[in-house]
Amino acid sequence: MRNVMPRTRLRQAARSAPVEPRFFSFNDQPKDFSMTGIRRRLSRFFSPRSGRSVILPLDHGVGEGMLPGLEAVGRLLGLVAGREVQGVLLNKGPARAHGAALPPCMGLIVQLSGGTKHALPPYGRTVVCSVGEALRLGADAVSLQINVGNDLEDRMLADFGAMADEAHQAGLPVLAVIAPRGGQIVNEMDPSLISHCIRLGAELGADLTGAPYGGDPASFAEAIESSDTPVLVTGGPGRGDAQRFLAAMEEALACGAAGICAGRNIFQHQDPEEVLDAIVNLVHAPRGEEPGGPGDVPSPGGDAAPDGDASAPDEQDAGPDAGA
Ligand SMILES: O=C(CO)COP(=O)(O)O
Ligand SMILES: N[C@@H](CC=O)C(=O)O
Repeated sequence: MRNVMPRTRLRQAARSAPVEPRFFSFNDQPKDFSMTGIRRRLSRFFSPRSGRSVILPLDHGVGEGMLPGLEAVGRLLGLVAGREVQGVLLNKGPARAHGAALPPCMGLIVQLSGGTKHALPPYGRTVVCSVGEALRLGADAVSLQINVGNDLEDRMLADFGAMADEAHQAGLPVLAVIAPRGGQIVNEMDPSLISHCIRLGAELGADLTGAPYGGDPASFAEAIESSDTPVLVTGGPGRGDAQRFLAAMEEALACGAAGICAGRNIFQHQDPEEVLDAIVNLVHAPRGEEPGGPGDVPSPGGDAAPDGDASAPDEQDAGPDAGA
């Protein structure tokens, strides 16, 4: 089944992307032996075949509790076996419980920050895991969530700075997942805010930045082009329409995103395997031979996300409709 993204938008995205799409091979970097550990670990998250990355984040249980679709993290981890997925993102509890059962080649990112949706305000994140514990759990990288545009932003930035420095000292790469979220933010998908998030990841020295795609190819491509840090596009709340989700992901990739780090739109779908297969196909399709559509996924009608948070954007506004 073909996607619903008008081909003209995809062409616009491709035109907005850098002329030379960046291929993320970490062998052509200048020799700096203090970076060897970080480079070796970072390269595990990029397919040598495509130079791109698929990460499955399953770290939503801290914020959301019993999120529909995320009841059995161990079972969901079975999804990555045998698929061209480069990594999973877990909180330390599931990493401890299931890390040993992960395929040996699977990159493990341990989430260092967390906060629940019941807090006042609900967008704060605090450090809940140390770099040392992540290393003991076999982490290949660590991650922190930074929500910008709120009264707790300065603390999240300070936490990121401190933890990133510590992780780098230990040779661990750092994924910054950055989203506009909080009191100062009117529209979490405002393209200029998303561009700022991408820029922020690069400025703060993240090794990977995760950010949502707001549906504006030109600004997304420009921010990616100006970022020294590879950008992974996040998925946002389960939208109940795999077609539109996949079309938006395809557009983000055409803008130069280095891969996809999407959770809810996969594990909340009634057929997570099918959506994950479609994601893998999109991300790892040979350059210049991107699939015409994102694979054969069930029609929107049979597709409702378990939590019903699925306000699909209309065709002209086919970018994700909610934050990471
Ligand atoms: O990176 C992410 C969570 O840590 C992104 O998850 P979603 O795709 O569910 O927004
Ligand atoms: N890392 C995310 C988890 C889910 O979206 C967050 O902290 O919000």
